[in-house]
Amino acid sequence: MLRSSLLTLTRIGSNRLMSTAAKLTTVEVNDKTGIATLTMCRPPVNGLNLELLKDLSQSIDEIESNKSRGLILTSSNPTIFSAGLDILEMYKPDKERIRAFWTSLQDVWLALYGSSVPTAAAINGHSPAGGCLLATSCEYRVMLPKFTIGLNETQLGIVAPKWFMSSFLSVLPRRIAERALNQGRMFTTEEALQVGLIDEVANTKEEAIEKCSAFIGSFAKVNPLARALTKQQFRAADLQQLENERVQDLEKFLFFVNQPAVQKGLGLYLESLKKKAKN
Ligand SMILES: CCCCC/C=C\CCC/C=C/CC(=O)SCCNC(=O)CCNC(=O)[C@H](O)C(C)(C)COP(=O)(O)OP(=O)(O)OC[C@H]1O[C@@H](n2cnc3c(N)ncnc32)[C@H](O)[C@@H]1OP(=O)(O)O
Repeated sequence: MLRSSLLTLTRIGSNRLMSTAAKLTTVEVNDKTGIATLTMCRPPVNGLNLELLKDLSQSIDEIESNKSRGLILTSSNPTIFSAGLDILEMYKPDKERIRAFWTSLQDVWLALYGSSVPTAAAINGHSPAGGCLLATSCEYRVMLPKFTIGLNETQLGIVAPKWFMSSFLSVLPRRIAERALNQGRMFTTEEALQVGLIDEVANTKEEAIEKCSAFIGSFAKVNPLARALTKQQFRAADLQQLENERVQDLEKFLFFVNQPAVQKGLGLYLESLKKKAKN
C-alpha cells in the first residue's frame, strides 16, 4: 500500500514508532497496551493545512487497520494542541487546493468521529476551533491546566458547519453548546471541566496520556465488536448526514469563504495574530 511506503518504522524501547515521510504526524504504538498515540507535529501551532489533514487521515486509517486497541490524539507542541484550521488555506485561497483542503477535513472528521477503536484526546495546549473539533470527535478528553478550548468561529465572523456542532453536541448539553457556539466562547481548562467539555485535568502530558490509556483500558473486558457497533450506532446519524451532504457542504463552504466580507474578516484576523506574535 502507498501508505506503507510513506512510513518509516522505528523501535523505541517497547514502542513502535511510525512516522510519515513529511513528519507532520507520528504514530507510536505501545507494545504492552496496544494503544496508538497519534501526535500532531506541524510547527508553529499545528495549524490544520492540507498536508497535516492528509497525514492525520492516513494515520487514523493506519491505526484502524493495524487493529490497535485505541487511539490517543496529542501534540508535540508543549503549549498548543492545535490552532485549528490554518487560516492561510482560507484567505485568498487557491481554487483547487481549497477544495482538497475542505474535503480532507471532512475525511478526518468522518474517520475520527466514526473510528471503530476507542479514542481519547490528551489536550496538552490551546485547542481553538478545528482543534476543539478534533478533541470533541474523540470519546474522552484530558486537558492540562491554564489552556483554552472552544469553537470560536463566530468571533472570526465565520460559521461552524453542522458537523462541527454534532461533535460539540455529543459532549455538551444542547443549551450550553448553543450558547457557547453563538458567543464563540473559549473555555479555560477549569471551565471546560465544569461544563463537561473535558473529562479530566492532568498536570503533565505524560499524566494526560496515562489517563487516556486508562479510559481506553476500561473497555478491556468488553467485546470489541459489540463496543464498536454500539459507538457507531450512537454516531451513525451525524456521520450519515455529512456523508449524504458532502458535496453541498463543500459548495456551501466555498461560497461562504469567498464572500468579500469573510475574506476581509479573515485578513484582519490574520493581521491581528501576526501583530500579537510580534509584541
Ligand atoms: C452556513 C454554512 C457555513 C458553511 C461553512 C462556512 C465557514 C467555514 C467554517 C470554517 C471553520 C473554521 C474553524 C477554524 O479552525 S478557524 C481557525 C481558528 N483558530 C484560531 O482562531 C486560533 C488563532 N490562534 C491563536 O489564538 C493563537 O495563535 C494560539 C493558538 C492560542 C497560540 O498562541 P501563541 O502561542 O501566542 O502563538 P501566536 O499567536 O504567536 O502564533 C504563532 C504563529 O502562528 C500563526 N497562527 C496562529 N494560529 C493560526 C491559524 N489558525 N492559522 C494560521 N496561522 C496561525 C500566527 O499568526 C503566528 O504567525 P507568525 O509567527 O508568522 O507571526
